[in-house]
Amino acid sequence: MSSVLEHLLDVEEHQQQHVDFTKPKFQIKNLTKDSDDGKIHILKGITVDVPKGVVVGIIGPSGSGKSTLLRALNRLWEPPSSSVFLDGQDICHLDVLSLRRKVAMLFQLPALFEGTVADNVRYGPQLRGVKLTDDEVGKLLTMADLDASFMDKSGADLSVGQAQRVALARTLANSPEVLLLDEPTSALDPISTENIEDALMKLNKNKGMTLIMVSHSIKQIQRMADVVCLVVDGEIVEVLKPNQLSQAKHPMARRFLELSS
Ligand SMILES: Nc1ncnc2c1ncn2[C@@H]1O[C@H](COP(=O)(O)OP(=O)(O)OP(=O)(O)O)[C@@H](O)[C@H]1O
Repeated sequence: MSSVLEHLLDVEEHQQQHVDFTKPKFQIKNLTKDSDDGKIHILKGITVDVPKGVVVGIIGPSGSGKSTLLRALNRLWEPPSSSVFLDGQDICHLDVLSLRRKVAMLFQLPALFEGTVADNVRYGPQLRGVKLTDDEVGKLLTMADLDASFMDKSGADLSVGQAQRVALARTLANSPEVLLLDEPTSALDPISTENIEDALMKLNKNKGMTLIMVSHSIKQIQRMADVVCLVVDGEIVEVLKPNQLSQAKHPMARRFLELSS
């Protein structure tokens, strides 16, 4: 099934928010994956265009292929060639490290490196021979909704919510254009969840960052997403506006939504 997102978006509203309808940020064409033993069809021909600057929510039952789909977009899983295009270029032909700087991933649990918060934030640029100043580190922490005074704290002394915001600041230090979010708040309390959601929405609204987010929280998807892809058994079975989820037609999607809300 080919999934078109544009018709669900309010063009006027989104043009003011950096959404570019003229060319997709990502084009996914017939993305297919079998398990290593060939017994399970994990992804069955996922086809969708993602405009620049939108927030796409991905929801669906456990094991339906959501994480696999996300991981294909920055080659944490290597997709077949000619199935994922970033700004019109086949991602299989891009340098993998520069791809991952442009298309960064935030995971469920933050894994900080040993050292201070500043060490963590400086890590990516340092690999490219760039040393961030304290001022720059502070600005990145602020963008991740964390006070700049956290800079000198040891990563080991932080709460999970604070560590997740440091992980976000570390990711932002590479100036990504797209953030892939794999249940980024599922390990966090409601206040930390709100902090991360606020930071992500500011990045989307103010900087036009494209967000593609897997979440098991329907409420979170409704707070954040412009458009929602329902994934069932390796396929996008429906795309809906967040306020239309109750109108899903696919029986498994309906059952999932009923049990989740
Ligand atoms: N390398 C692999 N080899 C075999 N099976 C795999 C592999 N990777 C994933 N799978 C299987 O593919 C299916 C989809 O996995 P995936 O993690 O993408 O699902 P998900 O929708 O993200 O699930 P959850 O919501 O539980 O995180 C699962 O049945 C998983 O066990």
